[in-house]
Amino acid sequence: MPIHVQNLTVSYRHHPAIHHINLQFEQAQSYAIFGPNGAGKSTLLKALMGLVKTDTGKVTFENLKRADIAYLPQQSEVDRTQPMTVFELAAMGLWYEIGFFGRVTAAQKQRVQAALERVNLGGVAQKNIGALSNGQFQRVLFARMLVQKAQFLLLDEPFNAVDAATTSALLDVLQECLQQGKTVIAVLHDYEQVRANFANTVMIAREVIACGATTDVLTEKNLQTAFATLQQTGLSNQWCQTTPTTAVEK
Ligand SMILES: Nc1ncnc2c1ncn2[C@@H]1O[C@H](COP(=O)(O)OP(=O)(O)OP(=O)(O)O)[C@@H](O)[C@H]1O
Repeated sequence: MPIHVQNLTVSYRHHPAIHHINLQFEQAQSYAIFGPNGAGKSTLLKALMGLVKTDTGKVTFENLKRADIAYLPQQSEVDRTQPMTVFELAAMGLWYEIGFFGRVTAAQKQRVQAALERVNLGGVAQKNIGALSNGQFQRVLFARMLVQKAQFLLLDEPFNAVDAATTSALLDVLQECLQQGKTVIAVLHDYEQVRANFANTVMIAREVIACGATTDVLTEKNLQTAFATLQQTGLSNQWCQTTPTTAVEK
């Protein structure tokens, strides 16, 4: 059940954030999306999720339903001010099963509680999310993802501003997901973290610089190429010739 990305371009005010990207994500694989700041990593994930308008190309999901894909945005994009308990936030992973107004069954409640216990938050299910640390909040978002039972997990900088113990615990959760045949696609900045935990890497700098086994892709040469490519396209300030007038803005 792979995801195909063909000739994908996404622009903000005519400036391409990602440019004619071709990729394929296979099942039961781990992929790190790596590249300099502003390389288009978050935009790529958003495009996979259909959260930004594409200027060229398309994303095709083979035999996948929307519920098969879970997305964990950057913490900075998540509203933590809503009056909601830990349990209620994790239970949002049931959305595709029950919608807004559906009743949560006893079995589903158990599933939510089990997911919270998996991330060591079983004891704080009734706590308000506003009272959580960054690490605890990220654990709840992981629990929500587990509840969804998605096949493809898309994570945008999941360990940013998260303590080391939580990072290690959540990396274990991702390993378990991989063993269950799920696919993990994560935007990451930590070179060593990628090497230790992700078999494949996609290095981008608006365009794909390299893609394949992490040991082949995460090289000094590719990193230099990525920085140079981004700097060159940034400095030249070229506008995408293939983008129509429908600029994308968040
Ligand atoms: N909503 C937006 N409006 C205008 N420009 C945007 C918007 N979102 C992103 N951009 C620009 O698009 C480019 C790619 O941004 P994106 O966030 O996808 O990169 P990134 O690789 O995830 O960066 P970082 O590592 O800093 O998070 C950047 O130049 C950024 O400034």
